[in-house]
Amino acid sequence: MRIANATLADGRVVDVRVEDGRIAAVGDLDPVADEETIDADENLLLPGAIDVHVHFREPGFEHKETWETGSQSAAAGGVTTVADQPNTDPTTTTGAGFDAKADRAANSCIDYGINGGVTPDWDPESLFDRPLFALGEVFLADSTGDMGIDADLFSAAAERAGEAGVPVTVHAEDADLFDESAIEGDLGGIGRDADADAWSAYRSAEAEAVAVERAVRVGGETGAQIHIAHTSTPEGVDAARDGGATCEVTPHHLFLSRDDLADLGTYGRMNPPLRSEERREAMFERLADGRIDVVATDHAPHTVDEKDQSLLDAPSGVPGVETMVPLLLGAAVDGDLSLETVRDVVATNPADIFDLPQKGRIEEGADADIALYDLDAAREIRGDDLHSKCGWTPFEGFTGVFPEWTMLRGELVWDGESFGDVSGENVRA
Ligand SMILES: NC(=O)N[C@@H](CC(=O)O)C(=O)O
Ligand SMILES: [Zn+2]
Ligand SMILES: [Zn+2]
Repeated sequence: MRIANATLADGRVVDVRVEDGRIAAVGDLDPVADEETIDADENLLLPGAIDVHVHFREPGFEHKETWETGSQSAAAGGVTTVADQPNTDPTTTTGAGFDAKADRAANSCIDYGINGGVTPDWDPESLFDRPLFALGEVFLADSTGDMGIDADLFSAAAERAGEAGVPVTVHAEDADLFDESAIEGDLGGIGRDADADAWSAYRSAEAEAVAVERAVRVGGETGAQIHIAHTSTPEGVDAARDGGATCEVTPHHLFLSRDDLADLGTYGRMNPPLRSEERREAMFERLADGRIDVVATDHAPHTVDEKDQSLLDAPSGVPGVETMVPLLLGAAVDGDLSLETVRDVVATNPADIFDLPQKGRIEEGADADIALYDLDAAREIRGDDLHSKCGWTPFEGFTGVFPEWTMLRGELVWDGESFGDVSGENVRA
């Protein structure tokens, strides 16, 4: 197959030949006999995005998401590889837990990695025997699933991962610095009427910076490769960089702030929480100038019924895997980001950090994981149009550029209207 007249993120207009699931050539390519040609019409061709932080909820919470619905949502958003987090039921903290998830992940229509988690009753022996994508997210404070661990266990786990050469991804918040007084008293009504700003005051910005500092210190002591998950503050990003760690930022911390919580209520409750508009702008600045390595979604679907509770009863987390690339491209169209930055933070950098040399690039020899975007076709994001089982988005009404189609290893997994019969594979297996 030849994809003709595709514009790459760097502005070059090229032809791309796909053979046996791989990119066979990039350049000015003459058609060969009987070759199928797709005319890209000078639209933007990006490497399939690698979302290193999703919660596809299966096994255990299939009412929120499954590997089938989560992976379809990803494909419809230009994502062709995901890494799934361990707070499922059973947790992915033992070899058996890993195997139970691997069984379900076989239903994924895109490629995937499976992370191993850490709890006091984990079984590192059997867990490290499995092909882990990373150890993580290691919860330094409780979040959905209550998997927070203490400092000693974190150090021991990092040591173990360092020996195994497995990267460690860290949920960096320090519960000792949470402000309990912020969630006492009147917290408003249910769902959108809840006072979710109290959640942001409770899980303070300082709690993140201190936890990031501890995580990078432990990385230095143990030799483990540390990657900070969902960094929500400029202080957290700077501390990660200064300490030699990589970091990721979510779309919600780039496009939403505490100012949005009056509308979102519990639909804007997540960990770490939304921050001030000033901090959001500082995050966007770090994204635009290359100080943020990765954008990853922390896709954490919960149902509308679950969110329609009081602030303290509603679970933390928002969906995002389908809207990540669309939102970033929307920002690029507005002139706020370069297309090369978008490509780097969603594809090339995660491939480099997590050692996926076959992914994240449009180059000869790479997997033909690619998506085509018409930058003139930005449209309104609507929860009803998305494919996650949860059926809502915190980005309702925002503008995004969705893929015309998405290909996994040379096969159309999303043609803009429907999903192909494509099977994802474990990228570490
Ligand atoms: N981010 C969240 O608020 N929730 C995540 C867990 C997590 O990533 O901390 C979830 O699994 O729901
Ligand atoms: Zn987390
Ligand atoms: Zn998470």
